[in-house]
Amino acid sequence: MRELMNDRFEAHLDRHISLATLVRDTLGPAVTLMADRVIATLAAGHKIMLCGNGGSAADAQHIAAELTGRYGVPNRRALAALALSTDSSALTAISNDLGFDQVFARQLEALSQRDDLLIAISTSGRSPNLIAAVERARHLGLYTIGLLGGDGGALRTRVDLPILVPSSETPHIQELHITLGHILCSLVDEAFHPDRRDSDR
Ligand SMILES: O=C(CO)[C@@H](O)[C@H](O)[C@H](O)[C@H](O)COP(=O)(O)O
Ligand SMILES: [Zn+2]
Repeated sequence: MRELMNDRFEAHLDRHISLATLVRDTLGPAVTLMADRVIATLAAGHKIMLCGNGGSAADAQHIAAELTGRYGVPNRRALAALALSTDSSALTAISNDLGFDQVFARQLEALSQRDDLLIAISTSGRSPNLIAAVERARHLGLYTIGLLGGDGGALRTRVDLPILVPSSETPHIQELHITLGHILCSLVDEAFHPDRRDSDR
């Protein structure tokens, strides 16, 4: 058991380190674009909406909480962000009445405004409820970013800005997604630091 544990432990972390290195070497420009868009959206008084399934639902609410609450800077102002995967009444009612595919699209229709921004998080890029959400978001005038993995699936060509973690392993893609989420929150914190002026953003 102990040997198996050691193998799993080292093998998992070795794969994580290789993927993190690849991400560091290739995704900087795309993450900069994402941060610029998110900061400009918030600075203009619009909001960030996030959605995903399973572990990516957890990532969506994790990132939203760090924007409304805080990431690192203790005294920056609150920032408008909302995860669409947290309201169990909305999730069950919409799934039951309209179908699970509509669970995020319907909330976007109810809650978003033109020029808000949607971050859709999917390791496969193939989840039908995320494809429907992105299509509805674009129709409603939102800018769309996909935090994706593998070949990006159908979402790759449907979002305005695809960010692809180059792996086909769901858990490892998720580990890098939340790392990119933390980097995003740190750049947003910096942009909204109380010592910075609005004109600097
Ligand atoms: O967290 C994990 C696996 O690590 C799972 O809960 C995973 O998120 C679920 O299977 C999701 O339904 C996968 O959806 P997606 O990433 O393909 O859009
Ligand atoms: Zn997971």
